[in-house]
Amino acid sequence: MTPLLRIGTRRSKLALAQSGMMQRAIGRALGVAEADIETLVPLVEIVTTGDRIQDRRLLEVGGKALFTKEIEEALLDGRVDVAVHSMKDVPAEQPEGLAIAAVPEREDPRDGFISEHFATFADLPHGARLGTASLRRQAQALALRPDLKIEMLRGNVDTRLKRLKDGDFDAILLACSGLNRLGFSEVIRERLSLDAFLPAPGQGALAIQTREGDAEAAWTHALNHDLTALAVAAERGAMTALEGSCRTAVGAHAMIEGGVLRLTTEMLSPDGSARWRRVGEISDVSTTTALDHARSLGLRLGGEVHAEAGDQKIDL
Ligand SMILES: NCc1[nH]cc(CCC(=O)O)c1CC(=O)O
Repeated sequence: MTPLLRIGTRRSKLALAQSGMMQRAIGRALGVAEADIETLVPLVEIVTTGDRIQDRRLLEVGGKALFTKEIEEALLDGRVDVAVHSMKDVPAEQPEGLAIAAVPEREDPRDGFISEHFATFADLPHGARLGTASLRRQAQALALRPDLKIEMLRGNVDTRLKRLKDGDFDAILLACSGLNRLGFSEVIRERLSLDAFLPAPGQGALAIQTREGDAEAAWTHALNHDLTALAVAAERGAMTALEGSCRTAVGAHAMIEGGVLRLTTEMLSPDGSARWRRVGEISDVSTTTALDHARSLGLRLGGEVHAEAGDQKIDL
C-alpha cells in the first residue's frame, strides 16, 4: 500500500506526541481504518538545525526558522506532504509555496509552574532560582518578583524536568499544553494566570502545514477548529506588528466567549520593569468570521504597543 500522506516531524518526544495525535486525526478524516494508519499516513522523522544546536546565541541568530527549515524543505521537495508544528514556533511569514492549512483546537494556553518544594509561584522565597529560556517568561516573572534569579534552561521538556529534579533550579516554567500532550500534567503545581503570564502568540495551538496547493483538501477542513484559527490569527497579527520572535518579550492571547473575541497583547523590557499592553475586541464573531478580520485587530493593537514602546523598544 502506498502512503496517502506522509507527515514530517521533529524527533523530540513532544513533536512525536503532537504528530502522532494529528496522524490519527488525519487518518480518521481520510477514512483510513485504524490498523492502516501507520502505513497509509506514516510519520517521517526529520532532524532540524535547531535540534542539533543547543547554543542559545546561535539560536538567537537563526531564530525560529531553525526548527522548521528542514521540514519545510522536505515539504517543498515532496518527501513529505504535511508538517505538524507548535504554532508558537512558526515564523510570521510562510515560505513561498507553503501554507498553514489547518489549526486544530487549542490545548491549555497557560504557562505552568513546576517545582519540587514550592506549591505556587508566590511561595518562591526571596532570590529563588527560576529556570526558563523564554525572554517573555523571564520578563513577566521579574515584573512580579524582581528578586528572582532567572537562569537559562534549554533542551527538550524531559531534559528540563530532569534538571529541576537534580536541584539546578527552585522552579521552572513550561507551557501546560506541552506537558499535557506528553502526559506529564501531574508535574504542574500551578497554572499561571493568563493576565500575569500572558502567553506567547499561538501558545497551546498546533499548525498543520502543507504545500499551498493542498491547503484546501477536504481533510484539512476536518482538522481545523475555526474559533482557534481565529484567535490565533489575532495573536499572530499582534506578533507580526511587534516583530515578535524568541528574542523579544512579547505576549498575545485571544479568547472567544459569547461571540466576542478579546485580544490582549503586550511587550515587556527584559527585566520586567516596563510593560506596554493593549486590549481590544471584535463582537459578533462566529465560525465564519474572516481570519483577516482577526488578524487586523492584532496588527492594530500590536502597532499601538509598538508605537508606545517607541524609543524604549527592546532590541536585543
Ligand atoms: N519553544 C519551545 C516550545 N514550543 C512549543 C512548546 C509547547 C507549548 C505549545 O504547544 O505552545 C514549547 C515548550 C514550552 O514552551 O514549554
